[in-house]
Amino acid sequence: MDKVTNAKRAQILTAAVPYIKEYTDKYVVVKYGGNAMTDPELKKSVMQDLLLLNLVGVKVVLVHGGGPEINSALDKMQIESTFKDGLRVTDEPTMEVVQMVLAGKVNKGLVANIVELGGKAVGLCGIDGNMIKVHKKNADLGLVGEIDDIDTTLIETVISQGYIPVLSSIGVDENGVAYNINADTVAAKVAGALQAETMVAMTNIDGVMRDKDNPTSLIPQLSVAEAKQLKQEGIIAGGMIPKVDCCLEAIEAGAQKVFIINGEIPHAILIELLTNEGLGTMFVK
Ligand SMILES: Nc1ncnc2c1ncn2[C@@H]1O[C@H](COP(=O)(O)OP(=O)(O)O)[C@@H](O)[C@H]1O
Ligand SMILES: CC(=O)N[C@@H](CCC(=O)OP(=O)(O)O)C(=O)O
Repeated sequence: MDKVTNAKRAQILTAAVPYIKEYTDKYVVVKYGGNAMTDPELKKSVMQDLLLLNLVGVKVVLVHGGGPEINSALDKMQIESTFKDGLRVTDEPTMEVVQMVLAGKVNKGLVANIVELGGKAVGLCGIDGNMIKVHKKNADLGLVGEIDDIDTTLIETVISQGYIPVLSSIGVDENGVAYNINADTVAAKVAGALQAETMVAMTNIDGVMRDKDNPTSLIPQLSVAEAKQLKQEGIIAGGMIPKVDCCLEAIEAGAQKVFIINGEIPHAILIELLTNEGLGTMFVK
């Protein structure tokens, strides 16, 4: 591979300046989770990219998932994982594990990655500061929360001190009971509450495809109306439905652009936000 010369580096950085300006002082909510988060080296590289965005003045908020990690912890404890419409049926023992894994292992692991890279990060879940208030979504799902309100005070405060807030998708009801929430949903609601410029959902597929098994069928841009049409046609299916719904929710809440990108592509978020090479699917009004 060609050696990157200083001249080439300068050229790359100069080309990024107008894009950096577009996001400086704006909230960018990043959802990171699922299978894109299982490789430790890739995870560090994503944290490095987020730190870079934070250092150039972008108000980065990281919302993480951890479905595969929860599954493996439940397996070890011989607790069965059950899903309905993509949501984990969460009884009390399952909720204990969800909280241990998300707010403990995964959250502190991501914070440690950023700290190791020389950055500042604070790990929070929706219980902290009574940030994500929920009620029970429905009796069949157990302790799965429907979000009523997000108080962004804590997020804004830590960002004003230079920290990257790292949020786990756990909420709390009026009795102090903890609830499990899908991380894409939390990202979209946080983006809405912060009036974020952008939300980026990092997953392990390139974006929305016309044919999900054909990588050349990626759809680079979708309006809200076009996305709704593709859902009706059944082209957007399975796990992509709730993800696209969250993207549309963020757009309808005021985000200018929302992206689904493949977090397994090295530096995908920098390429998507700071260059003119679109990688994934961009949603616009
Ligand atoms: N039109 C489509 N384009 C891309 N992926 C699709 C489409 N329809 C269904 N899918 C499926 O949705 C999956 C993404 O959702 P999911 O696995 O739940 O993501 P994550 O684990 O990152 O939250 C893809 O791996 C793919 O199998
Ligand atoms: C209610 C519900 O399903 N919560 C999710 C929360 C984690 C998540 O969303 O993780 P990914 O983004 O990695 O899928 C769960 O228990 O798996």
